[in-house]
Amino acid sequence: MAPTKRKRDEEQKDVEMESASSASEAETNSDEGELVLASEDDDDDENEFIQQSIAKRNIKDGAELLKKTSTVKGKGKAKNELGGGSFQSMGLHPSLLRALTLRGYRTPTPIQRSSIPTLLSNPPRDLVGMARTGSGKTLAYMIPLLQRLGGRHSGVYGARALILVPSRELAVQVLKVGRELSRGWREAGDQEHAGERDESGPSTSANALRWALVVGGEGLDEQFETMANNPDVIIATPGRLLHLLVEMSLNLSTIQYLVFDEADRLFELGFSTHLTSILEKLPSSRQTLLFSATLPKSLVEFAKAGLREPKLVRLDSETKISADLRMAFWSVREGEKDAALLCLLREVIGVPLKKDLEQRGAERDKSTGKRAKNSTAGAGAAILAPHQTIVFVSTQHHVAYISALLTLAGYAVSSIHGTLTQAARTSALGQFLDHKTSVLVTTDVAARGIDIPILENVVNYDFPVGNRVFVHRVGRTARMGRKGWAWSFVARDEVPYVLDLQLFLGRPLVDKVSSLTESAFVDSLVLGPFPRDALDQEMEYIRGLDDTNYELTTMRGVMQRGTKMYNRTKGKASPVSYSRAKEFISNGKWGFVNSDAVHPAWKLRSIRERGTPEQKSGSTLVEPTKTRESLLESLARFKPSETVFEIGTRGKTAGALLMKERRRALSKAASRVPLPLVNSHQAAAESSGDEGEGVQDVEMADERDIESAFGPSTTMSKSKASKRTSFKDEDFYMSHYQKDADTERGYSLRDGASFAEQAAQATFDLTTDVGAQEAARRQSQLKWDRKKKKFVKGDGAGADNVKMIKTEGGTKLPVTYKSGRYDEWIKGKGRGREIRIGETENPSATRSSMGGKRWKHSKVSDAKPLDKLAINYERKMRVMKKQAQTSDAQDRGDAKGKAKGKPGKGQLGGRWKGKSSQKVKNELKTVDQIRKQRNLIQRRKEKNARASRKGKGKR
Ligand SMILES: Nc1ncnc2c1ncn2[C@@H]1O[C@H](COP(=O)(O)OP(=O)(O)OP(=O)(O)O)[C@@H](O)[C@H]1O
Repeated sequence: MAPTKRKRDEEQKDVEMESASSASEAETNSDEGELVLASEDDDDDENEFIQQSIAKRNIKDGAELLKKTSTVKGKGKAKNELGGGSFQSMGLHPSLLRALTLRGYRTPTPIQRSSIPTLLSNPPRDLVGMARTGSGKTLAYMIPLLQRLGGRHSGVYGARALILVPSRELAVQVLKVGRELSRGWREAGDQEHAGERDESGPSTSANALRWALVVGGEGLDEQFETMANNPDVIIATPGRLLHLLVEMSLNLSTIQYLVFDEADRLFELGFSTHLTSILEKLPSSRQTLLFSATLPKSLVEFAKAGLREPKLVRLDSETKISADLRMAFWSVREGEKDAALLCLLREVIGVPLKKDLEQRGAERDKSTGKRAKNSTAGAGAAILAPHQTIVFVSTQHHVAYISALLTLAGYAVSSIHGTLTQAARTSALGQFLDHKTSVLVTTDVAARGIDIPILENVVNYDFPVGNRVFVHRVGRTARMGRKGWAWSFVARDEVPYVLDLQLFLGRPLVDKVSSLTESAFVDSLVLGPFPRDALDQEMEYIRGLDDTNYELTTMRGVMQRGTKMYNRTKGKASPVSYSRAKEFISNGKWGFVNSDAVHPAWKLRSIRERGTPEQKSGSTLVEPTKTRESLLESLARFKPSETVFEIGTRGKTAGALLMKERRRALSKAASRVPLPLVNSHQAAAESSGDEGEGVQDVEMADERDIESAFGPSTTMSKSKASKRTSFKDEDFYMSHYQKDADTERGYSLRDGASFAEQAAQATFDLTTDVGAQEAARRQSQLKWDRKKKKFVKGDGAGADNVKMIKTEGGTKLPVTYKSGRYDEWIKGKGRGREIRIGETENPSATRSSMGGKRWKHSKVSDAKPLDKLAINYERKMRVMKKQAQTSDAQDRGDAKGKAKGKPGKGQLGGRWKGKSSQKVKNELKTVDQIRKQRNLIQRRKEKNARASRKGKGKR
């Protein structure tokens, strides 16, 4: 096919793809529909480019640049900042450009460069955007959103944009980014010059874009208020939005711009009920965007989002994780993970203790003469930055135990899990971001999207289930061109997940590195143990803590039981990884005793701290350690020559005699038949003398492994492929396997399992901090399905064809359930009726027109005089007199009460909202009232002498 024709054909494709956009490529290949394949060189360029552009974020410089560009027009503009492919060349509103520059965003990152022009094209185009964690995806959809909405509030009722995110923390973060950028927006023609005005607020608050944050954990009343205030952009988590949709009968038909941030997480089965119900309410003419760092190529899984001819912008699909990320995998026994964590924090990362932080903070305060509010805050980012650590665990019980342990060990700790209140979650994250704490222990609620600019360490205490989760967890570090470390503990049961990850990343799993430099931990997955003595010391330390802190032991017990339940219900690795893991473990490649007995990262730290390897090898301390290690190794390899039947019996019992007989028979058979080579691969390696030379691979993602797992067309390098003596010519052979099958499988929402399995396990894929026991019970429970007329298995959602949602309290309710709280709220506010979409706001009635204050009636006018000729004139006069007397007495009483210092308002006999409290109608009916009402209904029924219609009149 001629290249031009092929290009045309591709342009006509429904889904367009754009891969690899190094700076120059993005400029030249910005034509939609062009399929560009990423080479390794491109990836390097791209990484460099991301780093450079992100490192340029400097707010001070931004303000200066803005001043310069506004005074010296067109002169001295840096190519990337003002030339092609820059924000300036995207036709953005001057206010938006100004906000970007002021906040230090000078050069668009590749994902922004590829997405923004498409999103702003006319007619609007749907888009699916995938780029590595920390590559600037939030701005990639926020900039077009602000441009499309004109950055100003619309006076017509109805929200225009909806951003759906999977977690509350992420929602708050997105809101912050949006608010920052829309601040100070002014119409063209407004006469202020850039840099002249204070950025603290928009030009007029009435015109400022209104944002609504609709997340669980916040009070419903506040959210009713926010929604009634006619927001332009709604940032929401699906559960709470659906709740409001039903409760307020919200009309979302005005939404023009819909964003799914962390789309793959949103579309996992846990949220599907919510999303389907929300999507039903959105207009089909909307522009839909999906963004995430881990998206499969296949859009089938997102078909439910209702995308129309979307453009697929997929960057970094080859690199997956940041090139600045160093990784270390530690083989640890499940029961020793807590000791291993202490060892890691103390010996490898070197996290300062709380008291050290306080001391350093105090020293700093002394030298600067200022006093920080918080004692640890004084230490500041500079001291904490290289040591701040997020620890990811699997359940909320782990969070409780690990936090308690680390606090007892003297660290400043914050913790987050799903069942904490929103206020507690926000405060914990805030403390960590402000460098008041050095360790954040969390479940996967903080795994996605949270931007902590200078975080350097991520610890996977429990190995993540699924490659996507790994990518997101480790994506919290090595952002914005900074270096970062991901430390992962690998228990015996977790080896299959590591082998899955190895195939997904296409990097070898090794136990040695060629050179002890940090970069050696980038290209390979290095697995090794902690030194035994260091672990033993920590175990001893924890035992000491146990003696004085009983609750720690209890918490550990709860955590261990939780782990058991969690393991039973968590997702599975691919079947082939289980068989590989078996072989891997039996070959002694996992465990605390192996050839070298210590992880290279441990040595790396020792070198950093104590000197070069040469200096170290001269030390006399090395010898005893070696002797100890070889002793431990021989102990581990020890196999007793007797069976349990023979121990101590000296061959006299029947069992011992039988064993003797069996052994004799077996040795005869063994001598007749030469034993086959158990592992030909290993034998070949041994005979060729490979072992011990240079880098020794524990387990390579070699051709054979990969083929056995995913077919022949995966991550083989070209040189290897050319050496093959296969009949297949790689250029022409069409495999029935997808080329990047392992990657796609890793990104797939169904990772590692069949659809049915995944469906059964979906609740546990990420939201693992929900009580595992409860969920397991729900899974196995049988429910009667009225329509199918039989018992069905499952947690109730979908049974009887009733869609269920989870409320704040965790109870499941039908999607259509309306509690009536909104109606009550409307009544309480004295609003006549609900707001109707499409109506124009009454400027005098809006909150913002009063500068944010609510307008209240304060005028009091006399009632009309009574008509003397009216029939009930006498009676009315009597009542009025009586009322006047009581209120006079009331006022006197009030004055007395106040004089004595008693508050009169809201009290019995006092005044409430300007009325005598006796006149406030009690909304609760008394027993007599209810009885009276029932009797009345009964009498009416009897009078009519006919049966009531079904359901009516029942109380
Ligand atoms: N054009 C830019 N120039 C400089 N810095 C930028 C630019 N765009 C984004 N950033 C910064 O990069 C950091 C990461 O951005 P963001 O949180 O949007 O990444 P992300 O791709 O959404 O990550 P994740 O997948 O983890 O959610 C932020 O601190 C942001 O301020």
